[in-house]
Amino acid sequence: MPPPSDANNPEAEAGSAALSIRGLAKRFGEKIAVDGVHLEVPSGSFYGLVGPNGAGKTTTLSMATGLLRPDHGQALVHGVDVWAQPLEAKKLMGILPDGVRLFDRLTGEQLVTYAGLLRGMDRETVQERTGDLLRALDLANDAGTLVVDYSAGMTKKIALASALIHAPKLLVLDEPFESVDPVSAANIRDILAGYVESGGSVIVSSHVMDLVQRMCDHVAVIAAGTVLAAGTVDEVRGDGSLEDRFVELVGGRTTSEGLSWLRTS
Ligand SMILES: Nc1ncnc2c1ncn2[C@@H]1O[C@H](COP(=O)(O)OP(=O)(O)OP(=O)(O)O)[C@@H](O)[C@H]1O
Repeated sequence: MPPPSDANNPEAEAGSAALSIRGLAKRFGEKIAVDGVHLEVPSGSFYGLVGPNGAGKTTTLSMATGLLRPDHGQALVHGVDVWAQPLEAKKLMGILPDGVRLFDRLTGEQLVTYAGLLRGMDRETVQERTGDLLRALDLANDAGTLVVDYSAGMTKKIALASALIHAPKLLVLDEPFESVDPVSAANIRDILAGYVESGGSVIVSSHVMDLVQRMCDHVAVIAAGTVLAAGTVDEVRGDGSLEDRFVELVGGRTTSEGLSWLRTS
């Protein structure tokens, strides 16, 4: 006999999933951006989300984190419905959205402090953790600089610090390495690896296949708003590299024949 369905108890059903995305869909006018995406991010996993430009990664992550209302579907964080119980769900998450609009007239230190206080943390802990995060992300010397004067990579790092301050159970990071220099990227990778080792879960979108292959244990490939493949990195890549598998799944390689005018000699 099949086990009884537990539709009324999402916590039990979501089981060990840190993030459970069930049939999320979003349309912008005529454009179907996300077309019923299902993903299970196991608790304690480092999950990569990859796909070509316009695949629907940001739209999916925005719906899964309570930033963009889905047309259909559901997202559960450790069994808590993001749209039905937003306050409880958001306590469990640290979010680095793409194209972040930060309160950039604050200094870096003020911004991270503000993020901690907003989460209801006591001032002493916030101060301690802010110092730790600024040092770990190599921003200590720029703690007093206004965020509006930060470079793109520094802005990404201060937004990441703001996402980490309350030690969430799940981190949702949309392209955290974009614009970040290689040393800072390696530091961020270490922080995230340590976080996962200690029981946290991460879902990260990226265009860098090599990075995802080395850093993540699970990956999903999405294109045109649907999941093409998902599983452990080894399952998805098979015998080849993740990059080869990505190109095979997604296709779309073009030649530069139509650009003969660009040749200078
Ligand atoms: N606010 C919006 N209004 C209209 N169309 C949108 C909006 N946001 C996203 N789209 C469209 O939805 C599709 C998916 O966009 P999305 O930003 O989710 O892709 P992505 O996978 O994150 O892309 P990239 O890798 O380039 O960041 C694209 O065709 C995009 O043009």
